Amino acid sequence: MTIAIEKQYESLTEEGAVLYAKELNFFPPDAELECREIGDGNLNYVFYIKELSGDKSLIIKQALPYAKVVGESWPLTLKRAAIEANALKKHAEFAAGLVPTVYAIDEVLAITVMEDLSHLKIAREGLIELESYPNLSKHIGKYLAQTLFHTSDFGLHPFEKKKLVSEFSNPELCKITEDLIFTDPFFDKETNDFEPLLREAVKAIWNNGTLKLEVAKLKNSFMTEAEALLHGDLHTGSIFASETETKVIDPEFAFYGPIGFDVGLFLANLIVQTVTRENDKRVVILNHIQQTWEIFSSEFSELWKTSSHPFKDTEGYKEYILDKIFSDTLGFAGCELIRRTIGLAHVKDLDSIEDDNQRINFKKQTLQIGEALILKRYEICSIDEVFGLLERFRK
Ligand SMILES: Nc1ncnc2c1ncn2[C@@H]1O[C@H](COP(=O)(O)OP(=O)(O)O)[C@@H](O)[C@H]1O
Ligand SMILES: CSC[C@H]1O[C@H](OP(=O)(O)O)[C@H](O)[C@@H]1O
Repeated sequence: MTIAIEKQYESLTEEGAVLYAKELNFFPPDAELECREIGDGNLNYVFYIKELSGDKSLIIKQALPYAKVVGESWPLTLKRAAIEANALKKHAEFAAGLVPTVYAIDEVLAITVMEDLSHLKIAREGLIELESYPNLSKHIGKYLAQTLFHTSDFGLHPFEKKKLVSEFSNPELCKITEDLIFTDPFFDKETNDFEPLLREAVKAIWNNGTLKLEVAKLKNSFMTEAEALLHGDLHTGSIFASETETKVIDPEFAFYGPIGFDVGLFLANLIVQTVTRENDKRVVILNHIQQTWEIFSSEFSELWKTSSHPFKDTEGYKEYILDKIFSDTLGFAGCELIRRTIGLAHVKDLDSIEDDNQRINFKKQTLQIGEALILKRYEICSIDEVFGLLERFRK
């Protein structure tokens, strides 16, 4: 009689991660390995593994059956690990060099083994330290255009696209976004987290029916418009960068949603930097905002020429689509700004400012800018007009 022993999920320790790495045949068989758990995100373990006498290294990322930031009281599907790994692979087909290489996927242990990017820095950290990333917006504009066009109905046969829509169904992670970005910050919910000095500003948001109606419309777009395979959480903490390289990590929130969501989240996180920086250090960020949209829209327009979509040459259709993406982008950016200021998951750019007056002033600005972007998203027609809006709220 043979007894089949099924492999079962267990969370790795650093020792376990080393044993796992040895099985991969990635390192020489006799290599001594060092391992550190370096995860600083809200959800997962990330193990860095390197040979002691040699240069080879890799990353083992493991999903936990709950959200790390809250604990076991917030259970969360392990399937997100495979979604993330498969999204990295799918996006690599169109944006090669802008995402880490996936070496292996283990669905039972919810593990992704991938390229180590430790020679780069998380863009949020670097931007806070005023480091210069001259290629950041060029690369992200390209990443956005390539991944979003090629997974949309403009880049795919409808059968192929709908197959991907079902493969990347990600309801639990979408629910987090639906709650934390589109719902909780606009109501008196216990997940919210804000400083007492912001209470009046926050109450004004909760009582603003016009704003809530527009947020409800944006939430509806997020939940119903399966336009392209999104990264789903494209903030500057999900981007590794150097002067020459850019790599997008962490697409565990990937799903089919509205294109403007990815563009909007990235721009919102740059807008936070325009708020916290002094005048002479802001220009570079404004240029990144301009360049992201310019590269995204021009590369998307170039790709449009290759489309087999029956209405591709119908006058005004491409412009209609790009205008829709632009207004969606502004609205989603507004929601991201508000949730990063008063919701559950904050950003270091704002929270690390020690001076109380300055920090509160900046947070009031991100709330005002967020609200204006949501309400005026159909009136604003260019990035220059976005800059006008940023100036209006600058104190
Ligand atoms: N491929 C990688 N190479 C090097 N470090 C990485 C890599 N992926 C993640 N990390 C490190 O782990 C941290 C958390 O990773 P992330 O994917 O954002 O996790 P989470 O899903 O928990 O947010 C990153 O901020 C980074 O420091
Ligand atoms: C409880 S999840 C909160 C927040 O965390 C995610 O970000 P990350 O995985 O990059 O830390 C995502 O933005 C969620 O909204």
